[in-house]
Amino acid sequence: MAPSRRMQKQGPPPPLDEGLLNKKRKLAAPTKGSVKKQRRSDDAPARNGKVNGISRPSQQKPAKKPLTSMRNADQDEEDGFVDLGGDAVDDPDVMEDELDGVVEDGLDGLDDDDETFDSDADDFANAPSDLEADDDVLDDDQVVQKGVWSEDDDSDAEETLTAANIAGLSRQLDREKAQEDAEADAELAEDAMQTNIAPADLPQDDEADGVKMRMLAPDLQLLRTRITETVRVLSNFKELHDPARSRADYTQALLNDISTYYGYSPFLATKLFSLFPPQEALAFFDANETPRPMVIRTNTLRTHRRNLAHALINRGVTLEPVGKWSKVGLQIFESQVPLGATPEYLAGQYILQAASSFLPVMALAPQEHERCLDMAAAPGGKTTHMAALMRNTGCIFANDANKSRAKALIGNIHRMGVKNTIVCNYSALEFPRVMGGFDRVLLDAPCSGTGVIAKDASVKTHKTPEDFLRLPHLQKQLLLSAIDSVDHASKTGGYIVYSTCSVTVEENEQVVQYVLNKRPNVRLVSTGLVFGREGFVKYMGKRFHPSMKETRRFYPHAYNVDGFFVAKLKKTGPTPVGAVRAQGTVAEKERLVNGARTEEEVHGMEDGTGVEVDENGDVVEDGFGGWDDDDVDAELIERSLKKQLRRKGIDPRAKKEQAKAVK
Ligand SMILES: C[S@@+](CC[C@H](N)C(=O)[O-])C[C@H]1O[C@@H](n2cnc3c(N)ncnc32)[C@H](O)[C@@H]1O
Repeated sequence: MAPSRRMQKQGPPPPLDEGLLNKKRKLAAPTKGSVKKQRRSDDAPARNGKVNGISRPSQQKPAKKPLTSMRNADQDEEDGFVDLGGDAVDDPDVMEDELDGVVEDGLDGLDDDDETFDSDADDFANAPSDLEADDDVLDDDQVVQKGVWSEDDDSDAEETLTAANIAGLSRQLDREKAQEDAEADAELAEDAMQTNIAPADLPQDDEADGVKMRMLAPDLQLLRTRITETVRVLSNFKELHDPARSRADYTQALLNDISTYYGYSPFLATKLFSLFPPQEALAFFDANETPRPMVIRTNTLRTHRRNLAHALINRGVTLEPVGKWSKVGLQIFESQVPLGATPEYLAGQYILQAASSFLPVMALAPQEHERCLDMAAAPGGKTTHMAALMRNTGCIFANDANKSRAKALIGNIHRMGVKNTIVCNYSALEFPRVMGGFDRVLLDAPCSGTGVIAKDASVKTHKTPEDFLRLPHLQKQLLLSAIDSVDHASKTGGYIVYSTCSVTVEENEQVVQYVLNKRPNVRLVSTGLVFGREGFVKYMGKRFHPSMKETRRFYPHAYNVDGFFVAKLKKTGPTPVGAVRAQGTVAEKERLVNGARTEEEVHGMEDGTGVEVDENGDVVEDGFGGWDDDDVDAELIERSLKKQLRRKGIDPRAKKEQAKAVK
């Protein structure tokens, strides 16, 4: 067979390691112990002569065929089977499209697997002694067989069975079955009561009940069924709903179930649910339960994607281009080597980077010889991408408020041969006072991380209503700083890209709308990205500028990428006099410059800004989040700081007096 086009380009992959195949065959050989084990589990329900509660009229000697087929399914794990590319073979696109050479090996491998299993079957067939020697297993069965009927039994017994006997026996079996069915139903009902699934129509706010329910393990299967059913009703409410229940009832019950089933706080489940129609919300929550594909970005300062793919394939990596939309991404399906330690990685030929992280830089489209700013740059995935697009010309200022993360940024810059970048460590709120006049600015903002729940499940329970007030506030101030740092008269640029790995409206459209209101000298322009959903122009009764549809939303369930938001702004005129000021309070800046300290703060960080609280000190949730009025900010921040002190057990008034005394 002539080699395919791709194979000619990339060269054939290495031959499959025969040693591994032999090992596999060897491992696949049945052992007495494993046979014993499986026989036991297979026959366990039949020991009393019953399967599924029904007496078996004919307990024959164990058939060999089912044993071997069961072995095929389970034995791999028990015997430590090595899967030689089975996953890749499962995906015909992978094999046929990119890795023609590997396909053949992979398929050969699969054939071998089949043969292995067949030969196992033969081994089984030829090893009755193994089974018969297994006294533990067979003795019981033999007893059972004698106790009921067996083809091997003396035929005298059968002859004595008259038609009447058979009818009587049959009636008895029916009675037994009916009784067992009734018992099984009762057991099921009791199990359901022992879960924390409240009947859909029961109120859940009784505290004692709530605590009791939370202490019991959820019956996930039952929950799933009920979620699916409720979504079905909500999708065709008019026809399917129970007249005694309102849509709000159904929705509330669904939200309770979703937060229990997927493990979200009710608050976050509600927030995320509100972004989609019910059916799609379910797809979103489901997608957050599985990891996104591993992707690497070729560093074009060091190599070409084809050469990199070739090198990695030769190391046993199964990969293919990430999609037509990127010329530098490679999706990894399987690897025999740790991808963070290959010679190619150490030589800076690639970086492990989620596919959706390419998008903000593609939208920014920095040009050669420009002067660019990456405001929140660590650990440098996007900075190094920018440097590659600029072919190491011009100048990038890569800033991050977190000093220790800035070190990782420096590491990546060195490893990837980036030579046009200066690393700095300011709160980005300090820009443009530190420096301004950039051709392009990227603000990949700290955020709540609701787009990357598959990577960081702690988001499900750790994000509070306060986060969705505090973070948007920081994001708005950062975006104003980004706008003010751009040279509107840039000959080649004058662009700002704002991105987050969050899908909430508060952190995205609402932030953009805020800066559109505050800075009439910017407008939204196309991101130039070839996929992604349009941003919301209205949401929960609020309307955004119609140009908001130029922004792009990326969802895990829609594109199998991390959830992301990208907006591109063009600065059309100078920032109004007096508008530029250092954003935030002194305390806020100090904390920001000290930087994020915990893992959680990778997405969002403690910025020292506050949230709106009522006279009881409780957070005021407007259901939408964010402040649009600078004048109230200082007051809100002050109140929030007081609240934080109170939480730490410090009386804010005492603190004030202490401060006065020190002065
Ligand atoms: C989403 S991460 C950036 C990821 C980075 N762009 C990349 O692609 O590798 C957000 C970053 O913002 C930084 N950060 C948070 N608050 C900041 C602030 N006020 N000024 C500058 N950086 C900040 C955090 O330290 C964190 O590294």
